[in-house]
Amino acid sequence: MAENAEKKEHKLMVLISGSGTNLQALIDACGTAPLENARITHVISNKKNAYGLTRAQNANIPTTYHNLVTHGYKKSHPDSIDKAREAYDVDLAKLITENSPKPDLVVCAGWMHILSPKFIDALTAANVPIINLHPALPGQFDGANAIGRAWEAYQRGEIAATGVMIHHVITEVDRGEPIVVEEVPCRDCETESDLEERIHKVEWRLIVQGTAKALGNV
Ligand SMILES: Nc1nc2c(c(=O)[nH]1)N[C@@H](CN(C=O)c1ccc(C(=O)N[C@@H](CCC(=O)O)C(=O)O)cc1)CN2
Ligand SMILES: NCC(=O)N[C@@H]1O[C@H](COP(=O)([O-])[O-])[C@@H](O)[C@H]1O
Repeated sequence: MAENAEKKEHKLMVLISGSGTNLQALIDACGTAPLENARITHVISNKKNAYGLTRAQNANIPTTYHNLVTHGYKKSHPDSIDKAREAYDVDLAKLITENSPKPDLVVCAGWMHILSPKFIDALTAANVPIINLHPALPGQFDGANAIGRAWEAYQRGEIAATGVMIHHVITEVDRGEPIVVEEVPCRDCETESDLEERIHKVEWRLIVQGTAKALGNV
């Protein structure tokens, strides 16, 4: 206990858009090695009905819903979706950097919004690193629906395996330096949802490992 007490607390902010099973893996892992000194201080979702918000509330973690449309960004910039997205991202960055406590790390855990350079520059200036969970191998199936595209590529005989990675977030989507990577071999006569289920189980482990590694715990 004395040793833990000496270690600095690591504050995590988690961005989600969906069911939050990876958020739940982080919630369950905080307080024990390798996240013995980590605490999730805030969860932000861009989807109002994201069950991950319920998971956070059940764990007494403050939550914020921040949406491009319902919060008027598109209405304020009717002629430019890029300007609307930038304004949204500027406010998202403020939500993260100007609310106390400022996090030590932002974890994108199923966060389905492409972050603009304005957001990334703001967090870099505030010295808050960002990592992301992506269900593919580095340089393979960047972007959304990576699992579905991997399953289809296997059916076409183009790949033998897919995987999961946790990577640093840069402007170029899913091209940041990998932190932890695990291959998931594809299987014959397996449905897409079977592959998805196997991948999710790897994600729930890697999101903990990758977060710990990004914090310098391992
Ligand atoms: N600048 C970056 N932003 C994000 C990264 C990144 O590496 N750099 N990682 C993604 C997460 N992600 C894949 O891991 C991802 C999420 C969403 C999309 C996408 O096409 N989003 C669409 C909206 C889709 C939807 O609402 O269903 C969009 O933003 O227009 C691509 C990749 C997080 N952001
Ligand atoms: N490009 C990122 C991406 O596609 N992420 C996907 O979103 C899911 C979120 O699940 P969750 O909300 O249950 O954690 C994850 O399973 C992951 O495959």
